[in-house]
Amino acid sequence: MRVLGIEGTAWCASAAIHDTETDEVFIESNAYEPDSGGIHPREAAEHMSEALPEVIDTALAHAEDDADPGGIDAVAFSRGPGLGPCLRTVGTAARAVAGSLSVPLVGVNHMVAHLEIGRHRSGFEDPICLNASGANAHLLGYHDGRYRVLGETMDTGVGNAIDKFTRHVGWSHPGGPKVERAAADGEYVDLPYVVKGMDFSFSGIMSAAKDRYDEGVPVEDVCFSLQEHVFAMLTEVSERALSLTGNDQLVLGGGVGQNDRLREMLVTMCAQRGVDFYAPEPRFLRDNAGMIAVLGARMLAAGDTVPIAESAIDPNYRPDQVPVTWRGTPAPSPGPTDTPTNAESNTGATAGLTPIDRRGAEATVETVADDRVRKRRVPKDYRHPALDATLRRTRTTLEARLLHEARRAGVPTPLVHDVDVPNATLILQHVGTTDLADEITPDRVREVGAHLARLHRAGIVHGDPTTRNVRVGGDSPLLIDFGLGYHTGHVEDHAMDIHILAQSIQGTMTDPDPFVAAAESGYAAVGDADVLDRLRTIEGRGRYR
Ligand SMILES: C[C@@H](O)[C@H](NC(=O)OP(=O)(O)OC[C@H]1O[C@@H](n2cnc3c(N)ncnc32)[C@H](O)[C@@H]1O)C(=O)O
Ligand SMILES: Nc1ncnc2c1ncn2[C@@H]1O[C@H](COP(=O)(O)OP(=O)(O)OP(=O)(O)O)[C@@H](O)[C@H]1O
Ligand SMILES: [Fe+2]
Repeated sequence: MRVLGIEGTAWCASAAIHDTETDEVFIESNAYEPDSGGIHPREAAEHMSEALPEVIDTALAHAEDDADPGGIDAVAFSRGPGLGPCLRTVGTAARAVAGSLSVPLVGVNHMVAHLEIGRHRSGFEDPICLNASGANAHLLGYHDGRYRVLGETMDTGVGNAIDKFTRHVGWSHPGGPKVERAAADGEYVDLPYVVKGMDFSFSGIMSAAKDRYDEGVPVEDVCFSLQEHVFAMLTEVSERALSLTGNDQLVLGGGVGQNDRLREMLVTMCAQRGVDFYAPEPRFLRDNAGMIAVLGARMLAAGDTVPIAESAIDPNYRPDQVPVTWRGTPAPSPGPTDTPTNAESNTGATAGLTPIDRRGAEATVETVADDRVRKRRVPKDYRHPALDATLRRTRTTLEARLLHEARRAGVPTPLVHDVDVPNATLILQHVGTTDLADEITPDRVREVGAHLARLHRAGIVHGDPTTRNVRVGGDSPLLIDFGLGYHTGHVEDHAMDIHILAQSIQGTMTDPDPFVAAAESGYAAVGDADVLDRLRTIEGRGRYR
């Protein structure tokens, strides 16, 4: 089977032929390079109109040259997300070619294509995907017929954030490769570091980077530190997603994935965690029609074609909207990687308390006495040592303080018996019998919603209230792991806490709605209505900018 793929969501006019017999992927691309500034939607669309016919002709000619000339079985095209004027040009071209060859049309989600190309090339069964592209940044995991968004940028895409900084210093588009080159001669300076559960944001770090540059910090140092912070954030949230879902494979997608330092960090994190990692070669990372043709072929084989009359493009097409028709019955979930490993060999637990020996995303937690656990934030080899030391120290201090303050606000948490900041270690009361994720009920989630509202009333956010950061088995669920918490009275920060809880439920459960509704009703019973209103705004934000 041979599929013609057509791509043109923003800057790259591209056509490809995927031959499923040989697995060969022929790609022909023509990049739009703005004279000044960033991508102008109108100019980009003009580029598509000019360049697409040529790249499509070249791809079709390649198919003609083959042993079996002319045999194209379908035309797959990027249906979204992307710039509307560009997508319309791509859609028109795809319909015209499909019509003239009398073959079916396949409408491909560009973001899912960035993920599936890594899955296809690696042969991984069920990976988490970090997509690090220009207009997007998110973590996807497959669950029950859909790709779920486990975490994503709360403002701009990662490439666009970097490109905005390079525009500020007067460098031409695209900025990512220039930052990578300049970083080779740079030294570390402190910048903001913002992760919220598995979500993250770039606006603070980007304005700080511009300020440092304006203050006279050498541009090489700013570039080096930008990479160290931004890519450590992406690596950290990837590890959090692996820990939450229990998956043991990670693939990378998107144009920023061409960056050596990002790939190095992901390789190091996965090796330290014992997880398989795969990054496709650069021609499949940056925008390209090869990934559209490859996913198009899988969709075609599943009968997932679209009639011309229904083939409208969608500039805001989210990956979690796509019914995943081409994956068979999912492999049984491997189970969380942080389940006890040597429970039996551990002694000293009192009746009712199972000894613990776990590795979360950040820390190891082990039973050290009848009713005590030691939580140690282990050094992360992927992070710059200065950033690593700062994060482990500040999170340990914050966690100890906020656990205490939360309890005073009426929210059950473990007692803190000892704090050793230089070693990033806490001795905590052993609480609960299992994580909420393992024994989730709507009633328990409702109580967690109410606990979050109590925290917020006391001016605290948890920062990472996933279903693995709640312990159950006693009277009321207990909140643990306050390392990403902080003091704030902002409605937006409070709404983010509920968003993170909801995302962890939606990312891992087959029928999440009753649980999410329970979380909100628990919150509503104690907290401010404003917060739930803001939650709707957060959920409704189109983040493809
Ligand atoms: C919707 C679609 O149009 C969009 N595509 C896109 O953003 O192009 P992509 O090829 O995936 O990524 C381009 C980005 O990738 C960055 N980039 C390229 N090489 C880089 C490098 N060596 N280091 C860092 N960033 C790099 C560029 O600066 C640019 O921001 C997307 O996937 O979000
Ligand atoms: N006080 C405690 N009592 C009982 N179990 C605990 C306690 N603290 C942690 N655990 C167990 O250890 C696991 C990891 O702990 P924790 O979430 O604090 O670490 P982490 O590395 O920050 O995790 P992540 O960042 O992945 O959420 C928890 O999911 C829980 O099962
Ligand atoms: Fe892309």
